[in-house]
Amino acid sequence: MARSLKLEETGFLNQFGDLPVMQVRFNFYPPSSRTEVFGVKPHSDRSGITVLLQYREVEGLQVLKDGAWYTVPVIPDALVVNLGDQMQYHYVKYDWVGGEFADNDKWDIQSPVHRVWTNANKLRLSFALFSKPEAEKEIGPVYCFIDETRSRLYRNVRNFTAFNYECFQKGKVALEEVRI
Ligand SMILES: O=C(O)CCC(=O)C(=O)O
Ligand SMILES: [Fe+2]
Repeated sequence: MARSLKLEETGFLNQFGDLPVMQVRFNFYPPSSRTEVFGVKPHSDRSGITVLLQYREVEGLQVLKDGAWYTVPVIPDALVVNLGDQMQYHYVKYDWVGGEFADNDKWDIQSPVHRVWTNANKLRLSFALFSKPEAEKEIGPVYCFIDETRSRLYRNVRNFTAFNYECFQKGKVALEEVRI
């Protein structure tokens, strides 16, 4: 990712610390004849990067974009790669300078909100691999070249995963809580 953004290659990696965490979650969604049942309620991942395998051909995952929900198609043996909140930390805000906004596209690092529906007849399985910085590592924007055109969006935090989980349980959005 760093390379494709033409940035120093180890910049993102350094944020993960010496003891980064790889956590695997096996998601099991039994069929439910009730309509409109969430397997997982809307959330963004608390990881840096998530790699997901949607097992067999059972859809259910949806991503929110511009106010609409889109179903993520299941392509056999394909992995879904998703950016989590700990990558969105590197997103910086471009300020209005000299009458125009600087180009924000290449910094559009966002952790999408997604949810999972259960199916009426089929059970669904998915396997998610979450790659996270080491817990005690303080995270903050790596490539936040703060100057007159760019300002940071989030304050630094330690133990973001635990903080995010606490917020999730209280129905709060972690990134909103650390927004400056
Ligand atoms: O089951 C899925 O497709 C996604 C699960 C998910 O969003 C998660 O485990 O964080
Ligand atoms: Fe997720």
